[in-house]
Amino acid sequence: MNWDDSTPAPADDAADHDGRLVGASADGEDQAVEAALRPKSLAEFVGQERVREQLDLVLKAALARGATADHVLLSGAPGLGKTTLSMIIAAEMQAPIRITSGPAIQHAGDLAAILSSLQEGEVLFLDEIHRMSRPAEEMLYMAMEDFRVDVIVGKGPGATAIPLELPPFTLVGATTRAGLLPPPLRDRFGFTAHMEFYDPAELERVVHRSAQLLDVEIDTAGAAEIAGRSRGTPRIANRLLRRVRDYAQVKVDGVITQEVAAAALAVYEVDTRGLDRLDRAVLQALLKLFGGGPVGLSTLAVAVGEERETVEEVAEPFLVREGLLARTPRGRIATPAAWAHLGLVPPQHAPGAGGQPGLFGA
Ligand SMILES: Nc1ncnc2c1ncn2[C@@H]1O[C@H](COP(=O)(O)OP(=O)(O)OP(=O)(O)O)[C@@H](O)[C@H]1O
Repeated sequence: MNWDDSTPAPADDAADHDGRLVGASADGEDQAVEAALRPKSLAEFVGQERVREQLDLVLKAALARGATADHVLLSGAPGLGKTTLSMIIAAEMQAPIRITSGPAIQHAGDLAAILSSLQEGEVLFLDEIHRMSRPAEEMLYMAMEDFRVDVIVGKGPGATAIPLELPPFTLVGATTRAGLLPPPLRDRFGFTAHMEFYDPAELERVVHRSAQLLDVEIDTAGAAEIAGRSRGTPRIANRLLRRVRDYAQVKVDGVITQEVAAAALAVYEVDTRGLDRLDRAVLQALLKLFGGGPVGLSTLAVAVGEERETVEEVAEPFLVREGLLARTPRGRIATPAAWAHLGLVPPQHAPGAGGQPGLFGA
C-alpha cells in the first residue's frame, strides 16, 4: 500500500467534528489502530450483504477473464468501511493499491503524475472524489474510459497536448455525497455501491471481531451494549470499544460485560442511543425550554450556548436520523420519541401530543 505523499485527506463532513467520541471521522488514534482492525477479505467484512455479494461477482468475473476490475464508486457516510473495502478490492484482485484523495489533487498535473506511475491492474483509491478540481476531474474522464490522458505542455497558443497511454487500472472512488458527482463522472463507474448504516447485530459482530484482535475479553451482552451506542458506524463501535476497554482495565478485571460497558459509556456521556452531551443538550433545550418547538435554529443555538452551525451540522443530522428531531419550515420540533428518550412527558400543545403547535417559530 502506498499513501500519495501529498495526501492531507481532511474530513469534509462538517457533521463530524473530531474530538467527539461519537464523531464518525477518523481522529489520530483511530488512524493509528485502524490498520490493525481492518478486515482483509470480503469474507471477513461484516454486513453490507448486498454490496459484498455484488462486489464478489464483479471481482470474480474480472479475475476469471484475466481482466482488470471495472471502476467502483463507493458512497456512504464516514466510517462505514469505504477505505477498507477499497483495500479488500485490491487484495481480492491480488493487485497493489495507491491511496490518495480529491483535495490532494488540485491540478490536472497532480493526477497525471499519479496515473502515469500506476502499474498494470493497480487499484487507485480516490477518497473524497467529489472534492477534486475541475481540470483533474476532466482528465479523469478520459483516463477511466480510454486509459489515456492528454498532458498539456506549455501555455497559451503554443500549448500542445501530448497523449499518454496508461496501463489498465481500477479506480475506486469514495464519496460521502454521491449527489455532488457530475453525471459524466458517475456514469464512468461500472459498479456503484451505496453503503448503509449498520444494524446493531452487525455492529455487535464488528465489536466481537475487534475485541478478539485487540485481545480484549468481552461477552455477548457487553458487545451488544457498545453496538447499540455506536450510531450505526463501525469506526465509532471500535472507538467506544477502546474506551470501554480502558475502563474495564482500570476499574474491574478487564472483562467487558453489559454492566461494565454501560458504566464506562456513562462516564464518557454516551447514552443508550449513542447521543453525547451536545446532542442531549439540544434535545433538552428543545423540550424543556421550548415545549418541543417549533423553535428557530438560532434561538435553539443560543439556548445551548453553541454556534448555529454546530447545532445544525454536528448535532442535528443524527437527531433527525434517529427520528428525535424534525426540521420544519416553522422551526425545529421534537418528536414523541424525543420526549420518551429523555423520560419527559410532553405538554398538551407539544408537537406529536395532539394539541396546538408551540409558539417558538422564527
Ligand atoms: N464491515 C466492516 N467490518 C468490520 N470492520 C469495519 C467494517 N467497516 C469498517 N470497519 C472498521 O471501521 C474503521 C473505519 O473504516 P474505514 O476507514 O474503511 O471507513 P471509511 O468509510 O473509509 O471512512 P472515511 O469516509 O472517514 O474515510 C476501520 O478500522 C475498519 O476496521
